Amino acid sequence: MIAPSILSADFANLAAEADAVRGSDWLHVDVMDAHFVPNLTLGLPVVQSLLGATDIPIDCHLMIEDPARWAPPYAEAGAHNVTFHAEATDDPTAVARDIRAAGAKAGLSIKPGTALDPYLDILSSFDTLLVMSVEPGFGGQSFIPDVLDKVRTLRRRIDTDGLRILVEIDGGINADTIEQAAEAGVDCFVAGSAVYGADDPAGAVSALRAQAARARG
Ligand SMILES: O=C(CO)[C@@H](O)[C@H](O)COP(=O)(O)O
Ligand SMILES: [Fe+2]
Repeated sequence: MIAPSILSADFANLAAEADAVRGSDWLHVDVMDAHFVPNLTLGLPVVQSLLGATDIPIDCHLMIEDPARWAPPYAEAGAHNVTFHAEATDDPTAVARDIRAAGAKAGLSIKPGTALDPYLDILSSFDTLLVMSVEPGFGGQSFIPDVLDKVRTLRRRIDTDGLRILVEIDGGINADTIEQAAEAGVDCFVAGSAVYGADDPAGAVSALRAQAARARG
């Protein structure tokens, strides 16, 4: 699955930018609050408008403080996935329960320096585990290959225990990096600059998907 990140799109033309990646599996929306990360992007009103402007399922990546308070409204609005950061809460399973109760899939995200181990025994509380492959906050950064060890561990645990959870990777995914991520066991690839920086964004999505599928085998 490929999820273009609109962080690299033209924010004045979001409906057209969503249309430019029709055929994508999810549309990834980076919500940043200038507290959890040193950048500010958009919030619930823009997500509500986007939901009315596209049929592509919206994948919200909340890089915000206090997800217990702010995450459920994105689910109530109709987002397909609502993913929050493990580093932003002491009770990730409670946040996930509220997101699911509000009608969305629940995702947990971990920064490159955050260990996976504390979360391995609570994976069933989530529908998606998003492994960050750059420091959250900005698009266009270089992929950090060390995080693939966490992807491999996650893949093994999911397959061994028969869990129904998708592994998503976010940051620096492009034609040079997607194959190693696919081989490690990623299911869903977020790509911002590699898609919206291309002359043909929808073509870039198809090419990345085909490349990942070949590498996954
Ligand atoms: O969450 C983030 C950044 O914090 C990402 O979703 C980026 O938007 C991905 O952009 P590229 O690294 O693909 O350019
Ligand atoms: Fe993201």
